[in-house]
Amino acid sequence: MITITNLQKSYPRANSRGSDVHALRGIDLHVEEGEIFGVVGASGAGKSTLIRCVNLLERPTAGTITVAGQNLTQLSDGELRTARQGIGMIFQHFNLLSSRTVRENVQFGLEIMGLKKAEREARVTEILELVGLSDRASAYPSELSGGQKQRVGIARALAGNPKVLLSDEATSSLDPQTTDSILQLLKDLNRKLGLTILLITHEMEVVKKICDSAALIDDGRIVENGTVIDLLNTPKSKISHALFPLGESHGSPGHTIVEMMYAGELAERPIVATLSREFGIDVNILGAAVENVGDHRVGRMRLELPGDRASNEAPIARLRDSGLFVEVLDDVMPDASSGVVR
Ligand SMILES: Nc1ncnc2c1ncn2[C@@H]1O[C@H](COP(=O)(O)OP(=O)(O)OP(=O)(O)O)[C@@H](O)[C@H]1O
Repeated sequence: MITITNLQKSYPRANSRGSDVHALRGIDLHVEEGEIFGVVGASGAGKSTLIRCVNLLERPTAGTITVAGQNLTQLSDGELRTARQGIGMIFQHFNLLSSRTVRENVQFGLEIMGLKKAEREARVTEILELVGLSDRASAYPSELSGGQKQRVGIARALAGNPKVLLSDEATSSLDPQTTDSILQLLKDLNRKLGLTILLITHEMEVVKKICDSAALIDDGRIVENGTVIDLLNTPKSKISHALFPLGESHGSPGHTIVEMMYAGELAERPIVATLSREFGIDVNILGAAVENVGDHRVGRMRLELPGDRASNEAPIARLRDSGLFVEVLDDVMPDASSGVVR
């Protein structure tokens, strides 16, 4: 649904001295139709620039953006305006018109699209129902809670029936409970409407709760990218570590440290007890976490096995044979969450 190729964006320095700021240094990204794709990264990594380039709110310096088969970078201004009707966007601070009611805010874009009054009325009624705001149609933004304001933002973004929704830190100014309800709404809309969602966030909870795929951006480059389940099955993935912070725990000399990820029914099995019994070894658990990620129950565990790596080949093979993704660590990675989120 979205293909980004070699996307580059540079800004001139404010004082016009020194080299340009290279916010994006050649981004390649592919978002499948119907998926929720999250881009995470530390402050200043280039997230906002990236999402603003997708609908060309920000003109890329180089590269192409294709949405629903259309290369946006080659369109005339008029063609781009039409193409943007297929791409909704929601914002951290909602960007509602304070002098218009909820209904009028949602209707605004439909007026610009040239829909007749009766069609607009019908569409707004339908979309307010979809986001759970039918009873607040006549309220003004100042009379709404943060979560309700974001529901209006979502309704406005979806009024024109877009295929794609871009979300720029949409839950970052909401409390945890309200965040959950907005994430649930986005997931429902994704399922009900087949809506493709590309979001940027600094909250790993967002990735954990609703994303099918994720990418990590660092200094204008994508450094990790994949489905969330594949990333979780890559023990050295920074995203995986940030989703499952096990903390720093160093093993003792003469021991082997292994880290493993497991999903589904494997999460329920007594892995450590079985290993100890079968091989007659004392297995030390250095860290463990079991969580729900999207629709999956997944776990991550760091174990210390007595003896060097060569003497642990058999237990490690046994873990792998039982379907676990196992990585033998040279040294324990520091908790990577600080490199992922601000
Ligand atoms: N309009 C601009 N003019 C000059 N430099 C800019 C502009 N917008 C962004 N930058 C620079 O580009 C880089 C990437 O910024 P961007 O806002 O995309 O990062 P971010 O990951 O969204 O950060 P945050 O999470 O703090 O919002 C930063 O170095 C930033 O200072």
